[in-house]
Amino acid sequence: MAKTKKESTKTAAPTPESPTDKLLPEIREYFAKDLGFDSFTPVQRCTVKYFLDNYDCIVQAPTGSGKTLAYVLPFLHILKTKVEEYKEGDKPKIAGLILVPTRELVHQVGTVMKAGAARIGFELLPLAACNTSKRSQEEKKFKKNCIVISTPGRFVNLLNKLPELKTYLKSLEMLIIDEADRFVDVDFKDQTTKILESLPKQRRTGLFSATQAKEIEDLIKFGLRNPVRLEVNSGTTRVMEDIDDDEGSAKAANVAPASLKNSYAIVPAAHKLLALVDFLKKRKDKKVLVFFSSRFSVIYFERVLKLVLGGKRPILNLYGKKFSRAKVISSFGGHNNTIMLATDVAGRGLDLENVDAVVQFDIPKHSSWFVHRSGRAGRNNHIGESILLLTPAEEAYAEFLLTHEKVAIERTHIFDKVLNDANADVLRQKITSKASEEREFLELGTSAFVAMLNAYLSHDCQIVCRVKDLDIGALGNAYGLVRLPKFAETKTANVKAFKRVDIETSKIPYLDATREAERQKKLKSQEGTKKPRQTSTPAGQRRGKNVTKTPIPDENAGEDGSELKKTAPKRKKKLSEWEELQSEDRLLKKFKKGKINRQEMEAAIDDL
Ligand SMILES: Nc1ncnc2c1ncn2[C@@H]1O[C@H](COP(=O)(O)OP(=O)(O)OP(=O)(O)O)[C@@H](O)[C@H]1O
Repeated sequence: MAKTKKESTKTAAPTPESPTDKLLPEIREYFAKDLGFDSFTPVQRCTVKYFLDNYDCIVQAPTGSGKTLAYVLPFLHILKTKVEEYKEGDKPKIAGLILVPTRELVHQVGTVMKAGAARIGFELLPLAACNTSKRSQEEKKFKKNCIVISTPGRFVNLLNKLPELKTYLKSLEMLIIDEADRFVDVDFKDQTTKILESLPKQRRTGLFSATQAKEIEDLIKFGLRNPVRLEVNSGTTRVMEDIDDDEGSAKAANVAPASLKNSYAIVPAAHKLLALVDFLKKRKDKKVLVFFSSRFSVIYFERVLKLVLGGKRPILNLYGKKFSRAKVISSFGGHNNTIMLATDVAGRGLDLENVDAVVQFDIPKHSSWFVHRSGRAGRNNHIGESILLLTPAEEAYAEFLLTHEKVAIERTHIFDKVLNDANADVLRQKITSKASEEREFLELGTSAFVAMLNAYLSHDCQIVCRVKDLDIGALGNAYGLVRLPKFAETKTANVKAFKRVDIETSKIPYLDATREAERQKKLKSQEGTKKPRQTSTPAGQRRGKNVTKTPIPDENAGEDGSELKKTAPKRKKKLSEWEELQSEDRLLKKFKKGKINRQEMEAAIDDL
């Protein structure tokens, strides 16, 4: 392809005067004294140089390589040089805007920046919580010299509520979009476009991520001036001033940090849980993060693992209410052997303390998320490992990752000699016995299984991983199901291996006496009118339904802190996580049927 602009590819070499020497004393003090760091990471040196030389930067660097400070340092430096301009006039002015995809990241970036913003005399405004406050209250937050950190949803709500925000944005000097490739996904695209349209063209912009997406070009079109693409991997830095160069960007691989060992294992479907349990037991002193494709799975497997591993080792779930997630994240740091179960809410950007290992129990919805999930381990030179569990039907996924994401992962054989049918069956029986005694547990298992299949139908590599190829019967055994839920796919699917437990499921009680009494009352009222249901399928996930039509809560619903309108009735009693999840499921159905809008759904979910 013809080059229209200069392109250079360089290997970073130490220069006599490091670019970071140019940082203002306040910024250097913040770095050394407030944060306690004594040397800059390669991506930090590189971005400081190019931002200070007045470039707009599109930066790709591995997970955990220090990208947050790679934008925070030049961001604060540049704003400090303009601080006098912000003192003029009496109207609020937003000097810098940082957009991140989740509330957890708003909080995380806000924590990192706090001392730095104070040193340069700027007001830091992390817009994290969902917001129902009045216009006047919102307005008061803005000062003459403020830096805003927000999710796109929250910021768009603010733009709608406060039209004068556009005036405040007129003096915007710096825009950073962190996890930039996430912003071109359908669920963020419209919000991102709306925000970009409200910003002045004369500004410095930085787009940061560990992975790149072709569609990121759409973001680049929005007013990047003098842009440069920086790809910083262990030891090398590629600098491309020709950002339109397809060949250049195609060459870039999503390189994992050198401290991270990335692998996949092929395990028979019926042994999948056994493999996870074996992995966890052999790392009894390690901090492990396990990813599932749905929140139902997170809650179910938390209970399963507590049952199987015993009570001593802390097992946390990161499904919980948005407000309590920060607590879960901080308690994950507390013990060295904690296991945390999570969905993709924890997949991007979260700087969890010293994660030793990541297990991907289910493949991610988007293959580009693989790098972000596995990158929660092996951060900042901490040795880590990441393993993806694939069944034989999914073996081609590793090849798919290489072709589509340029991620090379090696096959590991750690489970080859340790897993067997007999042990898998012992595990299955332990779980089915529990499910045979406790209705809530039984229903959770079914819901987790249905949610997993639903997620499977919507992931982005249907070419190689299809539901029809899954050994659904064997997977049902791995989940410890008493009954296999019926849905369209099971008519043609391979379910022969499933071991049905000989028990009348309608007789399995809820342990909660009130709930059980309600169920019994309902059963009584149905007597004579219709046969009691034998199913273990909970409300909202009735038998015989096509699994594709079974709604599961959107894993990202409300993650971005969009404004919420309070419409739900006041909560009468404290709901269990499971009841909350069921209520969310019902609200999502209403939303899908158009009975409530997204904001009403999110408000009601927050009210649960
Ligand atoms: N100069 C430095 N010296 C030592 N540690 C650093 C330095 N810069 C950042 N870190 C630490 O490295 C860790 C990872 O940093 P950060 O979260 O910015 O990574 P990242 O590249 O943004 O990762 P991701 O792509 O997953 O979002 C953090 O714990 C941070 O405190």
